[in-house]
Amino acid sequence: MSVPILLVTGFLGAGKTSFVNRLLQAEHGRRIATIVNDFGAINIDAMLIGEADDTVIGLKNGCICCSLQGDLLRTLRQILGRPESFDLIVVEASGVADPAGIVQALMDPVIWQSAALDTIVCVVDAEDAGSRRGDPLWQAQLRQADLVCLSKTEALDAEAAAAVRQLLAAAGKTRVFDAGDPLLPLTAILGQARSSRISCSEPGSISDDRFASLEWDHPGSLPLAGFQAVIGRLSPSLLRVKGFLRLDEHGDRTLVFQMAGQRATLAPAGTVQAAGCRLVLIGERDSFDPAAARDMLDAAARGSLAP
Ligand SMILES: Nc1nc2c(ncn2[C@@H]2O[C@H](COP(=O)(O)OP(=O)(O)OP(=O)(O)O)[C@@H](O)[C@H]2O)c(=O)[nH]1
Repeated sequence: MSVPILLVTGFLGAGKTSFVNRLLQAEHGRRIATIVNDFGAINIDAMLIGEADDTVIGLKNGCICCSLQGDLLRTLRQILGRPESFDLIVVEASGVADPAGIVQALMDPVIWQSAALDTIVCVVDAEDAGSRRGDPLWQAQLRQADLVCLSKTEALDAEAAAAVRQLLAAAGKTRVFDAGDPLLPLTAILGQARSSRISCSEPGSISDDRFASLEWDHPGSLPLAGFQAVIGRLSPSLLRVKGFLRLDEHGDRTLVFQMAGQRATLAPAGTVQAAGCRLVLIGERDSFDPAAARDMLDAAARGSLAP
């Protein structure tokens, strides 16, 4: 019998990993294998999800919609070749992925017999939807979705929430659920594919060349004020920052730093222990300069960031 694949897509920082984590932790009695793609060279999402499940495989340093299509198929073959059987395979795309390229890869006739794409969920950041609506990648991700999962709805008033739903409806998306809905059963998510899936198998038209990323590894800690100063200076050119931090002020505790849209958070890393700092910073290639960002972070770590 063929194992269903649930593909989770959505823009950088939309809330895909949070959605997948909730899915893995819910009581549905299914054995789930998860493939997580991070655009950067550090598989932070797999580490964050790895806390919850030991059947998580990370694909990093590229995008499964284009440069890593072959790795995606190889990983699926590995999962299907394991002695234990799975009831579901969840594939979390990177935030820069055009789902059309992933659908095309999954149409591989041999894989399809054993693991067939079931449903595509696009996670949409409700706070960000209005400003992101003209973005061709955001539109491509939405277009391919069978279901939309709205994240970050809790701070929206009724009028703003209605405006987001209207925007989605105008894009033909009426099957919309709230990411935080604790009652949403997996059975309501699966089996939602449009009958026209086959027509979506054209190659993806959006390339990840548009984005540049920096992977910053630092063996020690750095001062909070220096780190805040760097993030503050770079923030106009950044779309996403995530990773593990050690701060001088927090001794040997590992912290998770997340920046998506206008929000930045710093929280304890749970069971993940990083020896130093491991950060991924992503921005548009024409405005984000990874080399300059690296110099600034190095200077902050040395305590010599220019004022
Ligand atoms: N307030 C709020 N924050 C959320 C929600 N969903 C996700 N976040 C936060 O948004 C940030 C990004 O969430 P992720 O789940 O890592 O987003 P992602 O789409 O996997 O990110 P990339 O894989 O880097 O593209 C994190 O700080 C999350 O805690 C939500 O529903 N409400």
